[in-house]
Amino acid sequence: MTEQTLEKTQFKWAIVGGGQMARALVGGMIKAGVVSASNVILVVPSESTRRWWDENQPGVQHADLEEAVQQADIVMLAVKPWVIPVVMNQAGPFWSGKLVVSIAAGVPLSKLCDLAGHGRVVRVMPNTPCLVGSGASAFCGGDEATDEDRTLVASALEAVGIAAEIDEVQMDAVTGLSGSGPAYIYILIEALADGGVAAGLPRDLAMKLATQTVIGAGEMVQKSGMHPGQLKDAVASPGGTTIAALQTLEQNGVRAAMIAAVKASAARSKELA
Ligand SMILES: NC(=O)C1=CN([C@@H]2O[C@H](COP(=O)(O)OP(=O)(O)OC[C@H]3O[C@@H](n4cnc5c(N)ncnc54)[C@H](OP(=O)(O)O)[C@@H]3O)[C@@H](O)[C@H]2O)C=CC1
Ligand SMILES: O=C(O)[C@@H]1CCC=N1
Repeated sequence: MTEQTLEKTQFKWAIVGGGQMARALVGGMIKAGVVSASNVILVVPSESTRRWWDENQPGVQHADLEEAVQQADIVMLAVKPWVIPVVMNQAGPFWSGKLVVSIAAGVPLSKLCDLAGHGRVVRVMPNTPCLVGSGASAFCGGDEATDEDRTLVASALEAVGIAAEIDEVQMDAVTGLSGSGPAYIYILIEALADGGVAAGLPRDLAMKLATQTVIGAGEMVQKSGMHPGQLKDAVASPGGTTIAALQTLEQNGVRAAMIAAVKASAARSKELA
């Protein structure tokens, strides 16, 4: 572990909300050594969620909101977008001096800064593969977020995947693509496996092949530097099986469906603002 990482592990992070995304992001950060479980102070209302954290991330602390915000250096808001004003108003006097990191979809920096009473805020759109170190995140900083704050958030996100600093106007599009995107790919994997079963494969083998095919294709795009269209052409032999399948996909509007899905999620993100 580098000296810089060691320093980072000394920050106290309050995590407000302990649901799916907090489990993935904070779980990934703990696994990567960006933060130690004992420096995580969790704020969640339900006993069942507290128990989940104790069982899966032993060592995390629990506190009520005001106490957690006061003790923390960095406060990550991982509640639903409409709960953001509730918690930020509730801890009203304690935001001063804290780096606030929000992962809520649709909630703009202007609103977050307004609620915090300062501009030392970073808005992040992560995704759940952060849990396994393969996240795709984007972030943008408020007007009082320092270079050090941005670097700290970027390196926390980079420890669990890739991270890009963007202009806030791009945040809805990022939400539509990589924020919501894992769900599109999960139904694709499920559907591929269903296809395999329909064609006669046992379910577990079909699922294994479908999953590895998606991972392998993604890695090919990432590592070959080739355009996906070129890689697609290399699979489709003239008069062969793949081109027959591709024709069916085009007839069923798969490309249009994917584009529409990303746009629908981005539009919903804009609406949440
Ligand atoms: N899920 C995803 O893939 C992604 C989600 N996000 C964003 O992350 C945020 C959280 O989403 P997600 O994790 O999916 O949602 P979940 O519903 O899984 O988690 C929400 C959490 O908020 C907690 N909570 C509710 N009210 C309060 C409160 N007043 N004080 C403290 N905690 C509270 C809940 O507690 P309890 O468990 O006790 O009920 C729960 O742990 C959202 O803003 C979403 O837009 C961003 C990117 C991807
Ligand atoms: O569905 C949602 O609203 C959240 C934001 C991006 C992914 N999940």
